[in-house]
Amino acid sequence: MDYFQLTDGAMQAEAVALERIAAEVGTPCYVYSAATLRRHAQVFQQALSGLDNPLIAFAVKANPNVAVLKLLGREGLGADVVSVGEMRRALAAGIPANRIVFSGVGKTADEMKAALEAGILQLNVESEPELRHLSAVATALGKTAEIAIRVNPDVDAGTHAKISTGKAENKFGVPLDRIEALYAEAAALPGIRPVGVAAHIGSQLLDLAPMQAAYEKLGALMGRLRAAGQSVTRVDLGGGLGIPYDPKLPLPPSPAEYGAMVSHVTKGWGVQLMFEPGRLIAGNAGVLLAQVILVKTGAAKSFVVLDAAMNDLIRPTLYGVYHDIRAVRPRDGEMRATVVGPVCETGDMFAEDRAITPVQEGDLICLMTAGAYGATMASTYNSRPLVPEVLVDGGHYSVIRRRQTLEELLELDQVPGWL
Ligand SMILES: Cc1ncc(COP(=O)(O)O)c(C=O)c1O
Ligand SMILES: N[C@@H](CCCC[NH3+])C(=O)O
Repeated sequence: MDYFQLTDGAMQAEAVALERIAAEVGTPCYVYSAATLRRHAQVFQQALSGLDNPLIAFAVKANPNVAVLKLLGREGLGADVVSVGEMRRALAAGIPANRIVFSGVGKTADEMKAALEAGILQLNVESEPELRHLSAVATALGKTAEIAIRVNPDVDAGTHAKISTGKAENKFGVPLDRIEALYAEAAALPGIRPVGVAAHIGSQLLDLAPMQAAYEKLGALMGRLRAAGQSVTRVDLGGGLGIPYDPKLPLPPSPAEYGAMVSHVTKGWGVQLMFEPGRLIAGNAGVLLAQVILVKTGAAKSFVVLDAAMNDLIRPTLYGVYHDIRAVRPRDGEMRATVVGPVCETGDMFAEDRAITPVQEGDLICLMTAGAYGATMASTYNSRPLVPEVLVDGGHYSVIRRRQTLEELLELDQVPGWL
């Protein structure tokens, strides 16, 4: 899992590319590396190559840009979607419907209908009422929905509380002790064919043990379902494998270690395994390129004010997490700085009192590991237009999402006549 390289020898070329992009596209902008996206997809495929026909469905929420999805679809990946918007993006990118799985705790009837009409592979059902709604929608359409039931295995993934999804108190999935009854109900309902079970216990997991514990629970459950006469042909193991954000910290488990654990735990299951990695594929394939507007000396601290802000990359303030900050052309030495954006919130902060290489007005910097949950979580807070996304491929770059104009931003407001 390489970083999007910025400092090694070959990187001089990439620095030039980033300078050119800044000059021609403007900052802030997201920049993705096509080569890194491809390499991450291939590394994960390689890690699972011992399995029988696994389906790797990229978690579209991590990076829904259609060009990125197209690239990953060409690498053979499917898509894990959680809204009709994400499904439409995956289909627009040419990902075949039979490689798309629809997850989420609150699918609307319209979304179920769209998924069934598109003929996607599977819907992951997360509750009893959802199963009954889906049966009604499918029956009205004269279709049969292939479903997996998402299990809440009550395992602590040991990750940030806001992105932990597999504990009993989380909203996701169905408690383990209710799955057998629900599976039997599904098998008897019109318009529904249960094909398996699913679990996803959280994101940015840095330890394989909780995943292994969840998978072992799924294995035992599968045995009980089969003993009760049910057919189980697919098991969806979700995503969640963590990636390096801070180069000073130990590396997370590698895809190869993850693959070895999965092979060990699922030996003899006799099912098609599905995976939903998001961050692992896209996170370190992208940076947020920004420019230093000014360096300001406060009473207690020095502030580096960027043209990027929390509305462009919300992860640092939302989760209090670390993103590495690197100058495109690093200067010698070190400065301590609090790196902030121009938004009117004290929480609009990318790093607090951090040692970075010295920067001056006009310098270009990269907020690293921004390819996943970056652009996709952006907002227009403070009426800041959404920033562009750029894909570098070989010696070329393409703008794969143009900058939103102020006119477009304002156009959304409908001013009623009475004003
Ligand atoms: C159901 C589901 N699948 C896959 C993912 C992708 O997770 P990650 O990006 O951590 O691989 C998520 C997000 O946590 C999710 O909720
Ligand atoms: N948005 C989160 C990840 C959520 C994963 C979705 N279940 C992040 O930036 O880390």
